[in-house]
Amino acid sequence: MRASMLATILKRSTTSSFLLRRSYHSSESQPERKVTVLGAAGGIGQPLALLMKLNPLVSKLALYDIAATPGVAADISHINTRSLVNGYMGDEQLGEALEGSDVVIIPAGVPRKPGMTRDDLFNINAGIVKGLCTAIAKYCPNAVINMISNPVNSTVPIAAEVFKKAGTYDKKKLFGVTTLDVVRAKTFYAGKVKVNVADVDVPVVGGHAGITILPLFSQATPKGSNLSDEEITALTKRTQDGGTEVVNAKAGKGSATLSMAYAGAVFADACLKGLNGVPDIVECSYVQSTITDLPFFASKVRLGKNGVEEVLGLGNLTDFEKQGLENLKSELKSSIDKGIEFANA
Ligand SMILES: NC(=O)c1ccc[n+]([C@@H]2O[C@H](COP(=O)([O-])OP(=O)(O)OC[C@H]3O[C@@H](n4cnc5c(N)ncnc54)[C@H](O)[C@@H]3O)[C@@H](O)[C@H]2O)c1
Ligand SMILES: O=C(O)C[C@H](O)C(=O)O
Repeated sequence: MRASMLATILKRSTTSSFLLRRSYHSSESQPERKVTVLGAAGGIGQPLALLMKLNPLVSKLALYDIAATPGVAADISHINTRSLVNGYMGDEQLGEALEGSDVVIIPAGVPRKPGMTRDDLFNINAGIVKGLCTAIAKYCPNAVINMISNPVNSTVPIAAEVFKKAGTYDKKKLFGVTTLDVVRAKTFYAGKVKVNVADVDVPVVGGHAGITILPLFSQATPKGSNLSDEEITALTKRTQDGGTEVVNAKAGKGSATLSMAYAGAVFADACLKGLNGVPDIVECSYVQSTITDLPFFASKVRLGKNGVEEVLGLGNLTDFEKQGLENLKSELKSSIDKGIEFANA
């Protein structure tokens, strides 16, 4: 696809603003920023690496995987945009991939197949995340972490524990990426109430699995046609089951990759803007939080030069949303506890 055609398609979305700059070859002076993608040869990793290569805020792009990275890096490196691309493969090159990174994006790990829950990925992905975070603590302890690997509800607490043990934990710099839930909620809402999807905002709070995903459609903007209780229930369920919808449609060939790459690129762009001091950058993310009695919780957060600048509250909830919040707490708590226990075993 030609770059001009891609730009035309992406111009329809306000959230892809990083792709809308005058050109991908921006000569505007921007700070040097290194972004590392761990799992860069995978289903998410490859399109995410492409989108990060199109982001003029990135000056160095390090692509790391345990397999096939040289080919992916060589391919992407030919795109005539700002960042210099390097590929790294295998344990011995992980340190170099991470050194000096400002933002580390982690889509490394196995995806679901039909019939599996995200928690069924724990046994494999928990170890992968623990290993990668141990290396992050050593080679780029100040980096902002964007955790994509599932189960996010547990992998973020695992990362926190690894960093605490290493003495490098900064609660402001650890993010579980829940942007895909927001992307889905916006799409489904816009389709239902017949408003321009590019204008839509819908907060999604809680966590990133089943009922722990809680879209707050009462706070969705702009208001379109009135939604009945049944319609809100259906929109909520479709958002909660969005990942499973894709897993089933792919019928054993993995889970969401392209929409996730888009969501991951949007969130990483927001983190970079925050680091660069752009004001009022707000996204939903799963972070260390005190807005409920759970130690990690997804809500709107304001991003700044040090990562999380402010964890924003939940706003007014309807009775339906209050019930959803109560219903998700025990599952989210046990996923958090499972992650903490694993990391400390
Ligand atoms: N947060 C979200 O919203 C969200 C959305 C979609 C998928 N996911 C999760 O993202 C993960 C990746 O999904 P995918 O479809 O890209 O899977 P994939 O199997 O296509 O790719 C994963 C990649 O990770 C690599 N990898 C494995 N162990 C590694 C290690 N130790 N270091 C570096 N790389 C390693 C593999 O070689 C592979 O290239 C899964 O856990 C999936 O559930 C999360
Ligand atoms: O559903 C999955 O397993 C992948 C991801 O978490 C998603 O929401 O698409």
